[in-house]
Amino acid sequence: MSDSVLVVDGLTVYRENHLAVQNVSFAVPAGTDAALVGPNGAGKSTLIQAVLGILPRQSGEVVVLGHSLSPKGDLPVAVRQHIAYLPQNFLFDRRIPITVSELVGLGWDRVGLQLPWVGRRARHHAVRQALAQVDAWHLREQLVSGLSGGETKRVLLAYCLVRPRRLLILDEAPAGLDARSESDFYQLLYQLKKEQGWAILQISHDLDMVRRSCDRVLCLNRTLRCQGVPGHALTPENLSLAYGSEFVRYHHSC
Ligand SMILES: Nc1ncnc2c1ncn2[C@@H]1O[C@H](COP(=O)(O)OP(=O)(O)OP(=O)(O)O)[C@@H](O)[C@H]1O
Repeated sequence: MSDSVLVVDGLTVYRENHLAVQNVSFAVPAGTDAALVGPNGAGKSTLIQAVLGILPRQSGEVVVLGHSLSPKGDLPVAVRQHIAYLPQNFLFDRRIPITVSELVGLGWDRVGLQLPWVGRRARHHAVRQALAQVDAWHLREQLVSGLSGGETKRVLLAYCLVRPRRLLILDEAPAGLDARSESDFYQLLYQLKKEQGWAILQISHDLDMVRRSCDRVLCLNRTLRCQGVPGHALTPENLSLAYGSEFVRYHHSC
């Protein structure tokens, strides 16, 4: 697909000796989002970490903006800077005295040598805008160590938004957000893809949300059990292939 931001072809990944992801292929075009669904342990986090080059892959190809991920998981810096990733858990040494605006500012900085006084105003503006987008500007002077779980999520999302990106990868991003923040969060994702053409790949356990708002769904249980538009892909037969027949019986009786 020529307009695809991300193309994954025949991806196979082992966790130690365990085959976690087997021969998975899909593409995410610009201006669309794809939800990765499947039961616990299905290989969803493994898949996205291999796509990001954090975990090594056994075989298969990952192409981002036309550039292949090297066998060691490297991409050209200019391509890497177009990717934002929000992990499931943010492991952070809480003794580090860094404020919210300092953390978000790190997302704006370019990799490599730079003069500290160049672009200060643009940096400040970008940080302010990103924090305002996630309703967290009031937290700017607070230490990251003192934030609640939901506030931390919003600040990390600002870190992803602080510069224009082409690909956003989210691992259960709304977990920990309250109902209003979650709704704002999905509204923001919608704007990023529709107005700025971002491609979004997100792991989700919320099948109702996926049905309502995602362009495509990838149903994983080690291999891809189905993929397509949610209305076609999330049939009881396909869900039972991914989750087992008990799940479907329960889901339909609710
Ligand atoms: N660090 C690890 N070392 C070895 N095996 C692992 C490791 N992390 C995960 N696994 C195994 O890899 C498989 C896939 O795990 P993964 O975390 O990718 O699943 P998931 O679909 O993201 O699950 P969940 O929905 O629970 O987050 C599981 O069998 C899991 O036990």
